[in-house]
Amino acid sequence: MAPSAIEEQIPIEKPIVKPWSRPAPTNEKLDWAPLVEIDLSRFDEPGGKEELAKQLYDAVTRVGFWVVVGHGLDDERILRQFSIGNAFFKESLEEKRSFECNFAEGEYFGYRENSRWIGETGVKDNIEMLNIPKAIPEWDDVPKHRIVRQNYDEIASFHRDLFDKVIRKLFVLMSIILELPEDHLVQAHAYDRRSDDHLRYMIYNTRTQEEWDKAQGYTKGGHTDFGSLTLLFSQHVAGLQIRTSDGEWKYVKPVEGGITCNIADTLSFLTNGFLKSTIHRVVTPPKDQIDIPRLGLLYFCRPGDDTVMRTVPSPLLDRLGLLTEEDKNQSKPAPTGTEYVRARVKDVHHKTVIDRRENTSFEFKGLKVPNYYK
Ligand SMILES: O=C(O)CCC(=O)C(=O)O
Ligand SMILES: [Fe+2]
Repeated sequence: MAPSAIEEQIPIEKPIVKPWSRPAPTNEKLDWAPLVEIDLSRFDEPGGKEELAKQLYDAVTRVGFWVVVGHGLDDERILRQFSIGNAFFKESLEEKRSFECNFAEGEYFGYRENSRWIGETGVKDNIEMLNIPKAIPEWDDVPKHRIVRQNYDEIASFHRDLFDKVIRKLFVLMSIILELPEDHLVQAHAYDRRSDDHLRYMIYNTRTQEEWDKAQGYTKGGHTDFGSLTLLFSQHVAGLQIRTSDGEWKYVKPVEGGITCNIADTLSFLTNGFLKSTIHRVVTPPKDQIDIPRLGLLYFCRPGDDTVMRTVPSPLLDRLGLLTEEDKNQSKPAPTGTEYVRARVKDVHHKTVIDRRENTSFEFKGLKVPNYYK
């Protein structure tokens, strides 16, 4: 008898995604930042967008951070994403290294290992992350880790829904504030066009108090984000602080069912500093949480290949004197969103030792940001 043409199917072991749940909040009394809550369930009501835009004005122009509620993404789906992230970080180093961020080219998709030294401290960075691009045909060739492959439908629909239910609406509100056509900033960040947007699973692995002290004694890592908008899903390990306009550091409190949002550098460039990219950092967790790994779920929205880093034609910015003649003529040579962001990612991350960089700044084709904040 001829050998069977049907090859024996060897089952590929599927890593089990164990349900992850949020740890208990800290009992410590921390100095929390008062952040406005924007209820997106009101977006489609008559006059709802205009009312929400008014509520958002101070947050986007002065504070830089706010919280979105009523977004319509079920917590069950959010917890599934945290769980997939948690399962990813438990994979073997070999599997995690199967697709690493290509920092030499400023490419942030893939795995970032916690392998860099912090100055001369003898302590290493404790952050690992996995950045997953938008679910669009242009990124079909970007490799996927096996846990991403195995759960891709779920990840892709979460990615898209997050853009549609939250980011798109926030850009509409900001366009209303800027007196631009409602879809202006959505088009500048369109989901179906190439950009380095990514969903991020992130973990701050635990450290001893002594290691935290050494690392934070070297640099507390105050920074602004590189792209346009960052979304941060609630988890309960405290540590994120923002620097207020008075120069004080205040903690960001997780809001039940809320998503913390912040403006980042390219949105500030697109509005000549009108939208405020706020300085923030992550410090040692409180004593009652120091032994809990700090798992994070974030989304980073970037302007894409077609979006040139020139001030948007906003009547409000014009009245405020923030729209230059060069911007109006569209003659000023300027990099695209992707060019800028990749140059920034390369500058910050293409290194084996994290340096302190006091009093230095990053400049690329006329766009400039400080590198270091105390
Ligand atoms: O983990 C956090 O709370 C914020 C992380 C952050 O600032 C960043 O990844 O840019
Ligand atoms: Fe950040």
